[in-house]
Amino acid sequence: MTLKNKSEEIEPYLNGRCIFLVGMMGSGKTTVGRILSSALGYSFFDSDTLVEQATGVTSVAEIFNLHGEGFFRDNETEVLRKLSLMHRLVVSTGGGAVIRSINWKYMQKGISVWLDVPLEALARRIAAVGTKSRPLLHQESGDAYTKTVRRLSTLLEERSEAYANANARVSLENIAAKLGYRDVCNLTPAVIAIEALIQIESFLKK
Ligand SMILES: Nc1ncnc2c1ncn2[C@@H]1O[C@H](COP(=O)(O)OP(=O)(O)O)[C@@H](O)[C@H]1O
Ligand SMILES: O=C(O)C1=C[C@@H](OP(=O)(O)O)[C@@H](O)[C@H](O)C1
Ligand SMILES: [Mg+2]
Repeated sequence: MTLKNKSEEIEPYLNGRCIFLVGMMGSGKTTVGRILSSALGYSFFDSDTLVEQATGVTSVAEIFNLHGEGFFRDNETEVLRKLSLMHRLVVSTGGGAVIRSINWKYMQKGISVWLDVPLEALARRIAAVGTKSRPLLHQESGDAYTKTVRRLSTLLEERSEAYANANARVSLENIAAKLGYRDVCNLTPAVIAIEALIQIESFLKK
C-alpha cells in the first residue's frame, strides 16, 4: 500500500480536522509530520518553529537559555490555541506539549496521534545528531547516548500517561512485528506515516 493511496482513502473522513502528532523527543514528529501533511495535501506546522517565530528567538535552546522553560511552555500553549482554530493542518508538537491539560483542550479540536518509539531508538537517533538543539537533554554530563538515555527515561516515566491520552497510537514495535522486522530502526518515516493513517482510520471508525 502506498502512502498516497491511504491518504486519499482517509482524507474525506477527516472533514478537515487537524492532526496533532505527540510523542517523546526524537520520536519523529517533525519528520513524519512533514510527510503526512504532503500526502494528505494538508499544511504543515511544527509548534517549536512557531514558538521561535512568535518570540523572535532563533532556536528553542536559546529560548530556554534566555527566558526559561515556563516562558517556552506559555508560548507553546498560545501557539496550540491558535492552531486549534484552523483546519487541514498536520501539527508536529514539541515532546512536552502533553504535560499541560489546557493543551489537550486545544488538540482535541483535531485528532491526536502518539508516535510511540522505544527508548533505545530515541536515544540512538538523538545521539546521532547531538543534544544541542534539545535543551532538556543537554544539561547532563557524559557522552550524548548515555545522557540521553538517562534523561529520556525519567521524562518518559513522567509523561507516558499523558501521551496515552492521544486518540491514536502508532507503536513502532507493533509495526516492526507486523512487517517481520527485528529492529524498529529499519522503519522509514513513510511506513510510519502509513501506520498513522491506519490508526487514525481505526479511531474514526470507533
Ligand atoms: N523513521 C526514522 N528512521 C530513522 N531516523 C529517523 C526517523 N524519523 C526521524 N528520524 C531522525 O530522528 C531525529 C529526530 O526526528 P524528529 O523528526 O526531529 O523528531 P521529533 O520532532 O519527534 O523530536 C532526526 O534526526 C530525524 O532525522
Ligand atoms: O520534550 C520536550 O519537553 C521538548 C521537546 C522539543 O521538541 P521535539 O520533541 O520536537 O524534540 C522542544 O519542544 C523542547 O526542546 C522541549
Ligand atoms: Mg520536533
